[in-house]
Amino acid sequence: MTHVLTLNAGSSTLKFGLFERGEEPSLVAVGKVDRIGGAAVLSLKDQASGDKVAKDLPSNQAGTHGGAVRATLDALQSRFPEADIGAVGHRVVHGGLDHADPVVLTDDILDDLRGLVTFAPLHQPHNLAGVSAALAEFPDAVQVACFDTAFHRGQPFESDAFALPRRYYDAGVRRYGFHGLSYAYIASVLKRQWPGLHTGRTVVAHLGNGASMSAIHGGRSVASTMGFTALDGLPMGTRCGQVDPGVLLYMMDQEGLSTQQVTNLLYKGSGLLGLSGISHDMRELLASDDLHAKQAIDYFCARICHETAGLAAAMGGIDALVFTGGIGENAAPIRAQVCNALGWLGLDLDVAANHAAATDISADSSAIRAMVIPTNEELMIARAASALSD
Ligand SMILES: Nc1ncnc2c1ncn2[C@@H]1O[C@H](COP(=O)(O)OP(=O)(O)O)[C@@H](O)[C@H]1O
Ligand SMILES: CC(=O)OP(=O)(O)O
Ligand SMILES: [Mg+2]
Repeated sequence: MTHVLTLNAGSSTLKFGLFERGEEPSLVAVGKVDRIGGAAVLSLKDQASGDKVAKDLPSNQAGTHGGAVRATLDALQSRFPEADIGAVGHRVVHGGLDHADPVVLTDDILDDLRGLVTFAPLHQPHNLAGVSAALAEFPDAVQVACFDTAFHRGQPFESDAFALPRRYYDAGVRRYGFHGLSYAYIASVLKRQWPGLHTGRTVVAHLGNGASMSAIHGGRSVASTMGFTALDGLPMGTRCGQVDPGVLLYMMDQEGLSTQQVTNLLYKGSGLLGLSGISHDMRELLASDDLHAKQAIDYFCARICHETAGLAAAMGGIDALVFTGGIGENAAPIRAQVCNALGWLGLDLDVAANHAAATDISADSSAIRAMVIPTNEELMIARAASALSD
């Protein structure tokens, strides 16, 4: 039996999965390295035995995504020495204009993807570092890239364009949207379990350290909150979300900030961290009684409500609101604040179901469904890597 390894590098995490290859890949183990750059911890769950292990990474591995990949490979090889890795599937955040589907990586494609690093500085370099490590470790395995942008590529012009001179659109300055593997997974769950919602109008809120929302109509993405980069839309752990471009002119003209300083400020010093001055982590903000923590949460929830209305407008209405991602799946107070503020849409929260993180958290009386569906980007990557390495 050959296996598929999946690598999913986020801004501060590396998530991974080991699957038996097949039309529907079967999970052998799943895990992640958390808090890369700080006190990094690797956790792994063996699916067959249910065993969970967690290990602090030594300082030479904790600081970088490269170290996290090394630690992941070591952990998997020592626990599953018989695993025969025939394919490695990589989440690659930016696929640019050319990629609407997963691809087998070649040197030429890798060159193209390196050209997109400046448009996804928190992700693309780490995604490509994972490819280099996997190529060195498994030279005979097929390397497959799965793009966060791919699911959104069929959006209509008005969701895809900025109102800039036409040459920018032609040059690829477009609203790509991200978290597409997560949205594609949610769409696949709706299709299998709620065909009525699958054919209908769903707003999905992927709320993690990176956060975005998407309007999915009949299983296809018609609009999303992230744009040319993963900065736009909702405020995130450390990213700003929507901001008047005039503010960037102010920073450069009045404050004299360099491109690098503005980049750092928008990607690493803004969002929940910038507003609260306390943390990028929603758990810490929810536990805090500081006014600035409350204001950061209020801003986050208000933007989710604002975007829900905009995305519903793109579909001519809304049948369901789905929460997913680390915050969407785990933070009942955030779901409650959003759902209560969307009462005007006819959304009626079932308080007990929300507290229990039930799948359907809307009351029977609700005009639209509110749901919690855990995402599974790893499975989407494993499916594509299995199919392309057959
Ligand atoms: N129980 C919880 N309550 C509130 N927030 C949570 C909880 N568990 C996780 N989170 C939030 O989820 C975020 C991470 O989400 P995740 O989707 O794993 O992130 P990433 O974008 O790195 O993939 C963390 O920043 C944390 O704030
Ligand atoms: C695109 C993006 O923001 O990804 P993540 O949530 O993994 O940081
Ligand atoms: Mg993520």
